[in-house]
Amino acid sequence: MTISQNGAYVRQPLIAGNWKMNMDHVQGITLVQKLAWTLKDAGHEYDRAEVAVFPPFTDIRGVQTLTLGDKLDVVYGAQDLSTQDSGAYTGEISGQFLKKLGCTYVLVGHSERREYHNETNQVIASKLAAAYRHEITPVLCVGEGLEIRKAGEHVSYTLNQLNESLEGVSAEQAENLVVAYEPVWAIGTGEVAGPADAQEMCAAIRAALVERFGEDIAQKTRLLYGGSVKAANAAAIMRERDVDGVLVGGASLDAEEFANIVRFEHHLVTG
Ligand SMILES: O=C[C@H](O)COP(=O)(O)O
Repeated sequence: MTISQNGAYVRQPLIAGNWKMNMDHVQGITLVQKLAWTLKDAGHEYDRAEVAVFPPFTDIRGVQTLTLGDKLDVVYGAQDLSTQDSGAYTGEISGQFLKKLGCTYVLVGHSERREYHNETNQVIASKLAAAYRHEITPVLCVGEGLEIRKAGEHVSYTLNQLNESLEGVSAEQAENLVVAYEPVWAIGTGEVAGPADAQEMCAAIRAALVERFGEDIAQKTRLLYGGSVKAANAAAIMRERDVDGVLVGGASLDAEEFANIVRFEHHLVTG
């Protein structure tokens, strides 16, 4: 949601938890329940920061039932989707099914999909098209590996990933887009990119979006940082001008830790 005040764009922060291949459907319901209770006890106002979780496919129905039944403000999404809508595609999950399960978002092009499933920018472009066909907001993941970073080619590499993945996405579709910058060398390593690194890349991504879709859409698009985000480092990263949220892996599996990341503003003050 973007509120334009006196011509300035105010982007609602998005704090997203990617559970990856963790939490069965019972554990998943428990985690969401504990997260919601922790945030309620802390008086969290969801318009200050949107909260999304990305459970494994097997958990989504349970999360839907819980969030609807208890009227929780936590939204959710899937970690991937098929390029196809239906048919003889064993093991694939259609965006149509995810929409029916109430998914607000879907991760597309996560580095672990790119690496372990050989997803090219072209495949990811097709997955973006599938997300838009089913009116699910894609969270497009981009980011460089360590060798590219060491060579100082991280900006050009990441922007190439972005532009090739966005091939075929219209300006109208891009009204519903989130981009997550996740340097591969910071994922799961405990080595978080510094706030300046996150800002450098998010500013470059925003400039590329201006070029592709125009100023208005680019300024409305939320840009996330992902890679070893913890409660201890989230506030400094969120303080950066072009960083509008975080995509959290390991730390999202602990309700207290993730709730502290959601409430980064309070650490901003005390940080
Ligand atoms: O999707 C989340 C990113 O891969 C970051 O994971 P991490 O927080 O465990 O480093």
